[in-house]
Amino acid sequence: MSENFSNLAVMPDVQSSYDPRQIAIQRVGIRKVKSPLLIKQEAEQVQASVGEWTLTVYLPESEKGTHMSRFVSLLANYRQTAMDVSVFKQMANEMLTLLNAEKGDITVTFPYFINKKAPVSGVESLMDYQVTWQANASKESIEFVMTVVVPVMSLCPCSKAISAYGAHNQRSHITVEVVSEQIYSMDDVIKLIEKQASSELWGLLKRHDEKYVTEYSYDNPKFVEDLIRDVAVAIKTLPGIQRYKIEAENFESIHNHSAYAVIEG
Ligand SMILES: Nc1nc2c(ncn2[C@@H]2O[C@H](COP(=O)(O)OP(=O)(O)OP(=O)(O)O)[C@@H](O)[C@H]2O)c(=O)[nH]1
Repeated sequence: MSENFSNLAVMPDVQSSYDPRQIAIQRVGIRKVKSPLLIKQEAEQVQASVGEWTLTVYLPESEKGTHMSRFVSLLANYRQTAMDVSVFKQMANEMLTLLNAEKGDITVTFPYFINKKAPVSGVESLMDYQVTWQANASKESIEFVMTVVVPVMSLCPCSKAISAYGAHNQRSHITVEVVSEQIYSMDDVIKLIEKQASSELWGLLKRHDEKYVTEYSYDNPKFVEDLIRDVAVAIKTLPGIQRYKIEAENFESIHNHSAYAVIEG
């Protein structure tokens, strides 16, 4: 590229001009940006993932445009940094400074992997979970919101009660959004949610494990209502929890639609 960046000084900066319409914009920026992400884990381990990012700021009524290129530079600056919640909040703070903004939000959604042991054989495999971190920043404070999507199994109590043998069962997604001053371990929250299901899932199961999972889920039948209430009871035990939203979606195996429930607290 033969671009001479000194020419930038003589280029009109349209974004910085005055806007006569006098309408503020609550959020403007970039979204659906895929960028590598390093996640700091316990015991100083780092997990490599890929994030889908949204970065926005509040734009006052007098300003025509924001500085889109600066969001991308910010992302690039953090590409090699092992992220934890405090680094993520620091990134949100830096965005406000870089964009001269009063307020701004950063959201990143990424696959997070946990190494699990099968229940009988103990064979190890990875399970992936979708995690979202959101920082809602202002000059005074930063709110951190964590969302996890945990796939589990649910087995229908009605089907079990009325059938001579068997019971329909399906994969379910439990989505939990939590807001707290405290920083929760992603692994702990995911495990807490999994324990409420008819059965948790594993990436790899041998025949002994499969028998165990089949019988365990048969002994733990749950309607979508049971599932979501049990998750709510568990989530309420998290220390310092300020707000939560739980969704349970059962991808019914006897219907071509889902059973669905929401609890907010
Ligand atoms: N604000 C804004 N910029 C856009 C949009 N679409 C594309 N851009 C472009 O984003 C590019 C980068 O914008 P800036 O960050 O203001 O670029 P810059 O002026 O070179 O950089 P700074 O001096 O750091 O502000 C420009 O080429 C804009 O035209 C849009 O909808 N809004």
